[in-house]
Amino acid sequence: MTLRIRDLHVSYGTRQVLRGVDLDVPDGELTAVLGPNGSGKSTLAKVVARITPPASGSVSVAGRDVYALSRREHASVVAYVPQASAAPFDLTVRDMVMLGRTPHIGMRPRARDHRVVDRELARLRLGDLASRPMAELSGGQAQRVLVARALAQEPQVLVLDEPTSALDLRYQVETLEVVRAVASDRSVAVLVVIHDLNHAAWFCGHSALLHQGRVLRAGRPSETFDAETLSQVYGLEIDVVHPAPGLVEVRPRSMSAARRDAGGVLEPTAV
Ligand SMILES: Nc1ncnc2c1ncn2[C@@H]1O[C@H](COP(=O)(O)OP(=O)(O)OP(=O)(O)O)[C@@H](O)[C@H]1O
Repeated sequence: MTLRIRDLHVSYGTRQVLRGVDLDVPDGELTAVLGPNGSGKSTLAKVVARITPPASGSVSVAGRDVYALSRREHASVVAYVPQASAAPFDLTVRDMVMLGRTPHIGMRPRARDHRVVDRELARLRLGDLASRPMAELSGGQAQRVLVARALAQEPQVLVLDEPTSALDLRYQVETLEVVRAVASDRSVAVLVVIHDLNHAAWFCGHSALLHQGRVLRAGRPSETFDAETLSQVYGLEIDVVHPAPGLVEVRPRSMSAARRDAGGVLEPTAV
């Protein structure tokens, strides 16, 4: 178990946001952090990334307390992709991805650092943009650069806060597939904050549903997603269906009704 979170409490002033979160994030696959707006998902990600220190509790990677690591050690162990970030806009895409190598670089980048950067640029389909300034990128392109930078860091733990929120459907799928492949190939523990429950079910081997500052349900999405719990937590009638063994699909009930009425086929609507 690479990343272990125990009895985590976090407050902003007098507002308690996390009240005893326990979570194991296994390596080799993705663990989705789920929950409605304001439930503390980003806060949890920021605690692991050492941006928001907890009031109490522990976060450890392979048995080592992340808050006891030096800044450089932490950066070589944990990579973090924030929900939104102000990039240093005078950098090119390539320079930005090279920043991920910082914890590994001595005086200057070596041949291996350049190879890693090339590999991640290619993996995120950013090769053609490599010499473009960050300032010229679209929101989705910039988001893929941040993922590439985090992968170039070659961490043991990858923390992604809504990494596909600005991506079109193709890049959402491709990016999550890339992250899943890296997790599996390099035994990385991945904690991913994600809103799309179906993407969580599809790409993530594990999930944790945050509610009232705690993990209400944790486990395989196909085993832990249930209509009653999700409906209560999200405040919306939700159906959970199992199209095949091991698969799960989540639909807001109004959408399920629309699909039933349309015989399961969505027809184009004339305007
Ligand atoms: N820096 C801060 N100062 C004060 N309160 C904060 C701060 N950051 C977050 N909060 C509050 O903590 C709670 C949890 O916020 P957080 O961003 O962790 O939720 P979230 O689940 O990631 O939400 P979303 O799905 O909207 O991104 C919210 O009530 C939010 O207003």
